Amino acid sequence: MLDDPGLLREAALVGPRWIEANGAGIPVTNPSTGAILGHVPDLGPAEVTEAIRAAEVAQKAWAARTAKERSQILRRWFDLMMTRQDDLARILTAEQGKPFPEAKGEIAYGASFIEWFAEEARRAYGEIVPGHAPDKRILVTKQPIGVVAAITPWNFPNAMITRKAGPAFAAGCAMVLKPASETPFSAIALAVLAERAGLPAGLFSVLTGRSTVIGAVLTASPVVRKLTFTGSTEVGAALYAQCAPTIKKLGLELGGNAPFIVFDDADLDEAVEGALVAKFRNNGQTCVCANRIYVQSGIHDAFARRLAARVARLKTGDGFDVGVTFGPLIDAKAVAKVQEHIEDAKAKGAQVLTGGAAHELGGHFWQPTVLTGLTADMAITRAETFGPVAPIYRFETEAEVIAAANETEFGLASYVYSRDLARTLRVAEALEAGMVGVNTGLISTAEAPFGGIKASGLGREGSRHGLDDFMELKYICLGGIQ
Ligand SMILES: NC(=O)c1ccc[n+]([C@@H]2O[C@H](COP(=O)([O-])OP(=O)(O)OC[C@H]3O[C@@H](n4cnc5c(N)ncnc54)[C@H](O)[C@@H]3O)[C@@H](O)[C@H]2O)c1
Ligand SMILES: O=C[C@H](O)CS(=O)(=O)O
Repeated sequence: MLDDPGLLREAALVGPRWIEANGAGIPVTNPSTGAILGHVPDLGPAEVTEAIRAAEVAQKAWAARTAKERSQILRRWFDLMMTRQDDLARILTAEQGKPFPEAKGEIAYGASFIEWFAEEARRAYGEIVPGHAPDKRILVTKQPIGVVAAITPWNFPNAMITRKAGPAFAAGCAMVLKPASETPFSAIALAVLAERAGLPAGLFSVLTGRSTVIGAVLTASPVVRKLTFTGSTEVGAALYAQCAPTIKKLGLELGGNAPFIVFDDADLDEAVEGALVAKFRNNGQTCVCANRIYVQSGIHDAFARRLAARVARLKTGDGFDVGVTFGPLIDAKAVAKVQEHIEDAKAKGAQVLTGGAAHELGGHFWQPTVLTGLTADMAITRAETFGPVAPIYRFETEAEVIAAANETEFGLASYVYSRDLARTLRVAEALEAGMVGVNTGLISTAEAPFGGIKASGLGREGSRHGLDDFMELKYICLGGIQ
């Protein structure tokens, strides 16, 4: 099924060496069919330690190369990813389920981080600061943090890795990666291409196995100077604590509960299309999904009808089937959470405009759902659904909706639709979130700083700021200059 079969390896990369699964280890299944795609090794603490040691050695030589040399290798990696975009997307759809066109989009998005940081690699500028004494000069330089551990989620099995690997390698760091057990083959394919691009042996390891076993060694190692984690807030908090004894630098991209606010003066068609992408991209399995849709009274009924009608026309099915918009959810646990949120909302008075039940395809498929009559006491209001359910809340005033939108522990993404410039700026400034989409439901791009506040995490990925998160400032004071 692949043009380049060498990209699908049932193996893990431990420093410079590949360890084959040989038909044993952890099975990887297709969430659409339940079929076993292959196996990856179940590595233990010894292999994790071996990978960290290899990274420590390789990182020093990598940091000693010029920024231009690092940039050129990253650019070759980008070119190889785009040349093999279809194969990488086929692997991604098979193990994560998203429709093939959407998977191709993720590959281009993921590759854009490698492209962007291939360019940023050559712009880690330092400073010379006016001295505090006649005989002193102040230099401020930037140096790579060193060995970085990365732990990534299943929902974007390519882009969540490259959004970390791009800046890490551009800065001169090494990376020991543990991808999600559900989607390891996308990570392994990235490592195959990285080798072909000329990334030095040992600089990039991809470890597969039990997350707690691998995570325990990565977080405890004093050689690992940064942990960059993308996943749930619950796990992120646990890893934060595990890193405390070795005072690691942390990058945490965690959970969300994004409000999507539509005022009466919004363009109705644009707001419906924006809600469609902000809510239903990746079948609702993104951290920046619109988890609560607040619509002002004057436009509420028209908006709800149009969104429900739009959603009802879209196709659910296997990601490889033509015309499919919604693939499967990742697993049975995800289906159960979606069902629990819908049943709780209905029990507390919500109405189903479309969907609301398991899809006739069975398995991990769910009918895309639109609900109205939502209230603050419902489970769906407080927790991230991570599925194809659009809950619509009615509101009257700007002050009321800002208070409701901010009534959450999370602060990742948020969205506001209005044609009143003053209002959009007032609301954007008042929302407690790291990112605000104004009259758009799609905000993620390599050029912009991605990240959240409160329980949604620490740090930023992408943009020129993303490189600094993998570097340390060093202050050099030159004295005795008479
Ligand atoms: N902020 C972002 O950029 C972003 C992006 C994608 C997903 N997410 C969040 O991730 C969650 C969904 O992804 P998920 O289900 O993979 O999250 P998860 O937290 O269950 O798992 C994330 C990663 O952590 C690993 N892991 C789990 N427990 C661990 C432990 N005790 N020690 C070490 N590693 C451990 C998993 O194997 C996986 O690789 C959602 O909450 C979503 O909002 C956030
Ligand atoms: O799930 C969260 C990812 O960050 C998705 S994206 O970056 O918005 O595509």
